[in-house]
Amino acid sequence: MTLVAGIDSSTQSCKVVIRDAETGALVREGRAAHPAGTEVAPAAWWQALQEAASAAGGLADVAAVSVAAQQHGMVALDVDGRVIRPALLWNDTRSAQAATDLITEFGAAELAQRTGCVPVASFTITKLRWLRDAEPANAAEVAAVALPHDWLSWRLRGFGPADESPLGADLAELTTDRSDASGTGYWSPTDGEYDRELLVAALGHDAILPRVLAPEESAGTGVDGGLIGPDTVIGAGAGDNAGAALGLGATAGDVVVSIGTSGTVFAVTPAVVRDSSGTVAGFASADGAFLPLIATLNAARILDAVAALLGVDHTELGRLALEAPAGARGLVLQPYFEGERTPNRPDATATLFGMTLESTTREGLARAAIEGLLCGLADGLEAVLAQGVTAERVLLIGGAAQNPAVQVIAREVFDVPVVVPAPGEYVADGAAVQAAWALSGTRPSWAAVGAGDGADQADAVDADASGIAREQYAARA
Ligand SMILES: Nc1ncnc2c1ncn2[C@@H]1O[C@H](COP(=O)(O)OP(=O)(O)O)[C@@H](O)[C@H]1O
Ligand SMILES: O=C(CO)[C@@H](O)[C@H](O)COP(=O)(O)O
Repeated sequence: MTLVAGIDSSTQSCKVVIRDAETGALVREGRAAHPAGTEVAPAAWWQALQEAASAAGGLADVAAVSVAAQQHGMVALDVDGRVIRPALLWNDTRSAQAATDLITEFGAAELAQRTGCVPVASFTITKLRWLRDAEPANAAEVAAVALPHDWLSWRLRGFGPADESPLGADLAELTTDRSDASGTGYWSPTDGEYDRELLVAALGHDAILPRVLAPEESAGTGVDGGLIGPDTVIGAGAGDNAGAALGLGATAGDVVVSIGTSGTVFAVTPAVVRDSSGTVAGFASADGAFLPLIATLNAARILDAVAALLGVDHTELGRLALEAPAGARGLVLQPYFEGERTPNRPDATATLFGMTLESTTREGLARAAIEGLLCGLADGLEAVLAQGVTAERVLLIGGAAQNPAVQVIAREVFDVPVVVPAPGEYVADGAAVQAAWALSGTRPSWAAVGAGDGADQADAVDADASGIAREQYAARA
């Protein structure tokens, strides 16, 4: 049996799946936690990747591996391949003013035309502008800029600082893929080239950028003495959302809603989307097409926070929520705990509206938390559909999607049929698909995603429930 490995280095953890290259059957898996925070030393990702790989039984017997990872993170490298400062992550909002400045300098429509995106604090380009203005000495040292998956793939191939790696710091060997490049804010999804004028405008000088690989292209192999050997092929890698689309086998009519650390709504489309309002990002997919996407800064951690406040676990939070009626008797949580990206309100904080003696109960707060989470994503779904995307079904994934209450309330809130795939790590699965593709040259046709336990929830929706939560949420916008 030929084995391939898929890695998902996401915000809160690193997940590794090892699958049969022929059938896609899951053979082994492992995971390891990442540090909390919106800036993280990439060494922590590398350590977690090694721990997750070890927990999955190691990578010595896999023929190919590919890395998907959280998008946008700014990995700034000096001429010796050393990380200059901890990476600012997609959910760090300190570069919000930098985003505003870049929009003022170039214009939203121009930036959308050139890169498919209007910059927000999440995007790499704004972090580079922040670095230029806030840490000029560090900015001056930047020889290369990589994304999380780029840097991890480079390390897997045996590159890195001379005293940490067998092949040393060859920055020209950095690689990325279309999907992750499209999240930088200085790459064009139409001509597939970097827009170096924008990079220089942000950082203040040019820098080495990873070579952009085609979806099926290999980044190279491992190395003697490395975590993977010289016979193991490494795929191009991907941004995590593009990886999930690949892992799900998302096709026309599918819209993916992912509820992890970020909340995202995205689809695979044949043409690039350019939204000069900045709400929908015109990303590229991991299979040669495009991936219009909205993202929220607040998602699963809304439920983590409210569960902690109530002193319950996720299961009890869900049970409480389903004890309250749709609309939570008027209680509305606007869940902007970390600021918010969609809508673009980086300085916002969370607000609880409609507190009365009747509505302010444990059940009501649990229900308002889930409704607030899902109403924000339903607004994002509307924005994606307004770009011409067709939705025949929503595929609901991510850690919080496994909560039965989230599944039930999603069917109340979304105006599109909701399918809950069987629990799984679809980002890592997409990376495994890509690894098998790089190994054989042919995209594997593993079994398409099946409906999971949530499939039987479809008839649980109270037909009268669907509008009240969204009406109340919209009234508080
Ligand atoms: N049953 C559940 N109900 C609600 N939230 C959950 C549940 N299981 C996991 N989570 C939350 O999902 C998040 C992890 O989801 P995941 O998709 O792995 O995140 P990421 O990929 O962003 O690291 C955590 O915040 C975790 O607390
Ligand atoms: O910023 C985005 C997409 O633009 C986020 O989706 C990040 O890619 C983080 O992903 P998760 O850790 O939540 O999976």
